[in-house]
Amino acid sequence: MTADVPQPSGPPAHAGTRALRLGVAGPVGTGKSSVIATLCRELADKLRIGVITNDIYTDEDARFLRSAGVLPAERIRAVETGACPHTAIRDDVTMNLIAVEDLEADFAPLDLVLVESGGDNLTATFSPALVDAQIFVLDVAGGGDVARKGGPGIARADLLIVNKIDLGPYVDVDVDQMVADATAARDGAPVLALSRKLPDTVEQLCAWVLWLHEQHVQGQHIPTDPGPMAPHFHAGPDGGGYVHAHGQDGEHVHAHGQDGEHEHSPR
Ligand SMILES: Nc1nc2c(ncn2[C@@H]2O[C@H](COP(=O)(O)OP(=O)(O)OP(=O)(O)O)[C@@H](O)[C@H]2O)c(=O)[nH]1
Repeated sequence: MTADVPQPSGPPAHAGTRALRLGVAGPVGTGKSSVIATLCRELADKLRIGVITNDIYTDEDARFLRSAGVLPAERIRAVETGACPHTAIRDDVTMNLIAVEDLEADFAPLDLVLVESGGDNLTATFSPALVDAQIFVLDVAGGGDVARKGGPGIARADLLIVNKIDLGPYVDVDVDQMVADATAARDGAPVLALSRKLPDTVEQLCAWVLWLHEQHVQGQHIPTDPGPMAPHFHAGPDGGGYVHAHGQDGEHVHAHGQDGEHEHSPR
């Protein structure tokens, strides 16, 4: 006889009791900080917002946001990951989780905490242990074919942004085609064509975040994991390196040239 194993059902236990944690990921320079600055500016009178930024060695993104004056400076905190950015948002989220919880405790109650990933490759995603939902940001200047290339963030983030659409004509990218390709890659999940210079697109971004926040408050948003990133190569200081793969449950495998493989279990 097998024992009845209780299955999780209904909304997450924290629904409505803490801030919505929303991750913003995407390749370098696609406009993650700008999206966050826009949200802080536009939603200032509707939501109490805090921001955590991630950079490898600096607090540059936090300084950019503070200088933009979109939030009281003390509500913007930097995590210096000291390693590849995806490690701190996916494999071991401890530094970020502590930063988010401290921020929420210091400025309680907050409605929304935005977590910006360091700029990374096309496949970096947040762990659902850190954020409730995630936005993945591409930009038209990165090339019209990027949306077709897929990957967990492009395919399954809660929202995919095709950013800087004002630049389409200057970089010979057909924005409508890029959005159509992105939509096809996402099985119906939302895609937003955005430019901070086009107010109607900014309004759509804000409307989506407000809708998500309402879902969170009502306990109707169930966080989903877009899935692990693809195996990738880490260069070592001596010119060597290793291949690094992330499993569905957080375990990861390093394959070192001479030494064979070893596995790390989830913490
Ligand atoms: N034309 C145009 N430029 C934009 C837009 N959004 C952002 N940019 C510019 O794109 C550049 C990169 O923007 P950031 O917001 O710093 O990008 P990021 O993804 O945070 O960059 P990293 O943190 O370095 O990965 C900056 O020069 C922005 O001014 C937009 O909608 N249109």
